[in-house]
Amino acid sequence: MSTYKLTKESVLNALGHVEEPDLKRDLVTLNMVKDIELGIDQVRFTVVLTTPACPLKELIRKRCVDAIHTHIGPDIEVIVNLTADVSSTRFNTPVLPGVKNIIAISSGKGGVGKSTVTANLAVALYKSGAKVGIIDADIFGPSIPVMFGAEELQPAVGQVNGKNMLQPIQQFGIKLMSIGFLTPRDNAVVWRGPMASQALRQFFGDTNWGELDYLLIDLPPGTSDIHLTLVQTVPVTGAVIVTTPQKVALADATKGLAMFRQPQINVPVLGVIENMAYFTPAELPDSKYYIFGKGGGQLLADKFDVPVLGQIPLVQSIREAGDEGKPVVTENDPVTSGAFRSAAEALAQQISVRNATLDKTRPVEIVRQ
Ligand SMILES: Nc1ncnc2c1ncn2[C@@H]1O[C@H](COP(=O)(O)OP(=O)(O)OP(=O)(O)O)[C@@H](O)[C@H]1O
Repeated sequence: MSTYKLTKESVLNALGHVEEPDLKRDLVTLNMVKDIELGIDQVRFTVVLTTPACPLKELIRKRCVDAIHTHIGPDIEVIVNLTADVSSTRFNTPVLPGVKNIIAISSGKGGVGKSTVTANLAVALYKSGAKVGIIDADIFGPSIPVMFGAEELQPAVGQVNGKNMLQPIQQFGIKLMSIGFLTPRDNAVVWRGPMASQALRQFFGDTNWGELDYLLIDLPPGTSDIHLTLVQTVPVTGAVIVTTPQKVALADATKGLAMFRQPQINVPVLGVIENMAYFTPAELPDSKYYIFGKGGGQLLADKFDVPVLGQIPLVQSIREAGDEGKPVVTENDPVTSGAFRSAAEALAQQISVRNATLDKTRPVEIVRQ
């Protein structure tokens, strides 16, 4: 015979004791508990997370079960259904109306693997259940078409509300747009700065992105007009800095990160991803050789008080996969996919925290002196 009282109120009361570990408030206050159904000695409910890539899913599920057992009764069968509705605090602009979060992926210098990281983060987020797109804003050296095996593809043009719009290319579940899809291959297109900025604006305004949880922007290395065009055209949720561990790379990454922090730009920096953090040979998957030095990404992160979102090993298969046009995360190798998946989860987590704690993002107004 049960002695507890199993009602919707007692369930909500119990779940009011479960804190969302990142957002530091309880699930009921955060309005994350839905569809409570009661049976005999059984309760079933849905917890709506702020991202499907939440790394704390299982912890939250366990805390829900424990709370019901502690506050109502130890013998109740608890069935927790976890779903996600990705959070957004975007200022409503006519550009990209269906895109919840716009994430700038930036690096201080070229060749640190920014495009590789962007491509693999995107696929990892998609595999978690999110709707994801990439804009290749590296107008002067686009590499996204190669990395997604899409060099031969060209975007279709379709009518949306009477306006001609480019249809993004879709590969491995990711919507893509790049200047590489629009200019002839092997043709050296020489762009003036304003032309490049105009091309980027078209990727935002004249492309039919539809609904996306995360739109990743693969920026050119360093700081440029393209960065300014980005922050002026759309409200950027946050920026990620990709660096390698060497001192020379870190010096440039510091400048790149500081740019987002400038008062007139003021884009939240979500964290640092250290690429090529260590070398792992294929035949020794448990070995780590810190050939570019150790802890550089952490130093940068500490300096700006932001988290390290991930450390990606230098692995031959990552380069091969990029060249073959199939991001390595599409394979299920534990070393490479695991590193990108945990970086993607940490990024999604930081976006959720940012959306819960900081003001809405607006496009930046930069006054030229
Ligand atoms: N972790 C890694 N392990 C092995 N190879 C990698 C790794 N990350 C990137 N690479 C390789 O390094 C090269 C440069 O990477 P990528 O094009 O992503 O850099 P980038 O920073 O976007 O460069 P840029 O912006 O200058 O075009 C590519 O050949 C890529 O496959």
